[in-house]
Amino acid sequence: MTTPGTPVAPPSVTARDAAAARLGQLATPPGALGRLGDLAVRLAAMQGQVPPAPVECVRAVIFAGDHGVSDHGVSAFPKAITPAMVRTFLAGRAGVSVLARQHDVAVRVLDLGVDDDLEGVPADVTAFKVRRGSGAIHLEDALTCDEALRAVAAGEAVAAEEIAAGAQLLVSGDMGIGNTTPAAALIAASFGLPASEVTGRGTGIDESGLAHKTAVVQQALDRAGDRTSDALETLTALGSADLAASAGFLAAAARSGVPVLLDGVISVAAAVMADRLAPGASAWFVAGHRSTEPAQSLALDKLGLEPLLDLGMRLGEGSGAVAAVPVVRSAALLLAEVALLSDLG
Ligand SMILES: Cc1cc2ncn([C@H]3O[C@H](COP(=O)(O)O)[C@@H](O)[C@H]3O)c2cc1C
Ligand SMILES: O=C(O)c1cccnc1
Repeated sequence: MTTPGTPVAPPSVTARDAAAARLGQLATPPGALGRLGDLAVRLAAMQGQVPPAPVECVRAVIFAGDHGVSDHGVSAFPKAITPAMVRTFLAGRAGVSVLARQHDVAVRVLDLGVDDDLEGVPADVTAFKVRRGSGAIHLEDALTCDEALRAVAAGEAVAAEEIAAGAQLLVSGDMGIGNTTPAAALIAASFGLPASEVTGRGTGIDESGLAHKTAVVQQALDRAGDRTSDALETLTALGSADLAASAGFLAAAARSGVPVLLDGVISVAAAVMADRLAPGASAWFVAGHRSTEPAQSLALDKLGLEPLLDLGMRLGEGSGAVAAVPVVRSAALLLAEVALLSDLG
């Protein structure tokens, strides 16, 4: 594993400036492409080339895992849904599968910590498994230190594989009943926020469920105490195998100079942890959409990222990010293909 804390090289300033200059010369009124123009400039900076190349190869990885807190009344659904959904991704029938087919995005699902042996699924799906279910974070650590390191390293290895397969843009997705609880806790711990500001309804818990979930998140934060000043300790105490792997995946993508499209609260919690493991990583992240989870919006603000879409989605799986893929592709093509004012004669 790369030493935590090693800073990430930023996208190219030269390409960014040249892309901004080209945007200003397009045969459009100044600023008429709005945030598509800003996105195109960021893409060019990340690719280090002007005009930017078309974003053809997009690859999503869904990190699946269970969470001990799911036995403690924090979700509207039972944890048996997690392995069932892993099989649904493999069958190409989940929400993200439909969007990914539509937008030509490759989807890979990996079991990092599902509390099930997933008998009969292809061996490569479970190849990176760290454990069956992560600890209930309000009562115990999610992981041992060794498991946290192994999970982060797994995510880094997966990013390297996806990049070797030609990914020009990566997406991190999630599957795991209860995972909005550790995601909220990681965001709260990273920004010093109370549970009351970060806790959301996840799959759709009612008012009393929300009050209980908020108390669970606060208990987890209190239990972790000042260990949260260290990124790996934070993942060990409050994360999970799947969240730690996602963080490693995102940090490695940034270190390799490959942009990532973020999804909802779980993907964004992993992005926050990636930026702590690899300071500056967030310069390589684009926010795909705004989820209804309060922690996601809070964290995007702190990372300085404005979501491309705001459709009221709260599915996870990488679905909001995959829905935003056409917007990213459009931005790159516009900056590459629109005539210049000087061509108009
Ligand atoms: C059928 C089904 C499919 C899903 N796909 C993603 N999630 C999402 O909801 C869960 C998180 O919400 P909470 O923390 O409230 O449990 C995760 O599994 C997440 O991936 C799903 C949830 C369900 C029920
Ligand atoms: O923000 C998300 O991605 C999300 C919200 C609720 C449940 N699962 C995921």
